[in-house]
Amino acid sequence: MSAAVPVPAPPPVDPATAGEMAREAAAWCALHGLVVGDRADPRSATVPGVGLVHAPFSLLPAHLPESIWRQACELATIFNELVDRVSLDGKFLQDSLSKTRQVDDFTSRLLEIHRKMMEINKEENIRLGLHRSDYMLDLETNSLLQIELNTISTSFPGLGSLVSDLHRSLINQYVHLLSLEPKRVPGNAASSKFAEALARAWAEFNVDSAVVMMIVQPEERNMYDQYWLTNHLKESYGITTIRKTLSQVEAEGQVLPDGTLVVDGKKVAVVYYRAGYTPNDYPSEAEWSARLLIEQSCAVKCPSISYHLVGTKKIQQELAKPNVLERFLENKEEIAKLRKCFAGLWSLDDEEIVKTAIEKPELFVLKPQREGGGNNIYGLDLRETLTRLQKEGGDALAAYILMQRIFPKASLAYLVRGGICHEGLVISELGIYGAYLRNKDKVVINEQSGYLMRTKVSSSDEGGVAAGFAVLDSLYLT
Ligand SMILES: N[C@H](CCC(=O)N[C@@H](CS)C(=O)NCCC(=O)O)C(=O)O
Ligand SMILES: [Mg+2]
Repeated sequence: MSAAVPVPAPPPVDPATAGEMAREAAAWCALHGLVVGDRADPRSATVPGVGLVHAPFSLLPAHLPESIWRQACELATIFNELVDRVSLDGKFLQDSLSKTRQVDDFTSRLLEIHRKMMEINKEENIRLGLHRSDYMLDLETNSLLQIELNTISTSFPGLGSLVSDLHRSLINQYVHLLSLEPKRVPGNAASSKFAEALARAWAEFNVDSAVVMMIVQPEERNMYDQYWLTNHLKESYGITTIRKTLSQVEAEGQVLPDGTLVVDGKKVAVVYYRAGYTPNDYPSEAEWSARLLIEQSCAVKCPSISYHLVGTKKIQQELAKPNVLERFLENKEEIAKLRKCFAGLWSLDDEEIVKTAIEKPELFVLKPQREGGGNNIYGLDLRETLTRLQKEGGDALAAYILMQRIFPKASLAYLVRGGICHEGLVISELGIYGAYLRNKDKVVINEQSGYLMRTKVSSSDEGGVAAGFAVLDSLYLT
């Protein structure tokens, strides 16, 4: 029996005032680079500075209890360390993904690169992780539950931190209308902290003429989120970033006998992936050979193939099994803190849970090993897919994991997209960024590096901003 759903309080301003605030806020976005490429302009994903529109945003910050905020922040350094420990256990990664490998070609290709690195005993002395752990606050149990841990191409460190500034500015400007305190919007330094971690990794590589290479998609409407990091690297550290697609790396790259990666004539210190996380990024063998070339080099990979695999949903589900965390972490309190935020996670070998999910599909999410939004399966689709996979039998089930569906509290909010302010019933997802940099046994950085709040209409299953379902939000601590 679910708790009586509380009637959401109306937003603190009337629609007319909200419209006026939205115009001020959209102007603020244009002035501060809180922008994305506009789908309406055919050049917006390929030509910088052309076809921009303000990033979709929530007019006022989402409320979150301060205790939940502190709990989420505290988990960041523990998850950072966990990723690094698990990444070193190649056998655990290969074994855990061995059945998925049989039925999921993309995961199989990643594992093949990982296996080749194990075969040559490839060691990554300098390891850089720029992660985001996503959570929802479950209404029924009032507990913070992890949706997933992203270890590759975590979006919005650049734009997300700007939304906190936007909201603080609006609260100040409309203080007479809103009884809100600007200081309750937590500072958000994701942009500068991620840039600092990239810069520190570059410094550990210790070749002054080397560059940071950002792996990007041929078309990218989220390029300004990426350029914020490029800008910090240049302005604050004098480090040059080059933008290359995987196919350009294949055409222009080589690994010297000493392991140095050279692309377009430039030595590469750090490879920062903002592509390569989805099968769509590997339309031909050229992209796969580029990924392998990069992995074989001594450049710092963010993420390495191992870090990438640790972030798969199958590994998330394996780590949630009893006694598995104990293989990687010693501190009992830290293990307990991680377990406390684990939602229900099952492989489809578990016939009981598959049966329950077919009976009550609304209580579950069916997840393939995919990133980038728009891949998860809900409701009647979930029932049909499970029933079909069961009939097919064999290992087809191993391509998926089942997860408990989390129901956060819905509230009324104003969302602004394309200059238009809409009122909607929304739910939010809190992402906490974590940066981890290690050089052999020296942990150079292990920190919580800001946050991302994404808010979407509660009727929408999927929650991606880039995928067009959610808006960028920030936090108001209550
Ligand atoms: N084009 C790429 C997009 C990269 C991407 O989709 N990243 C995933 C994690 S893998 C992610 O963070 N998704 C949540 C952000 C959202 O809501 O859209 C980029 O930004 O460089
Ligand atoms: Mg993800």
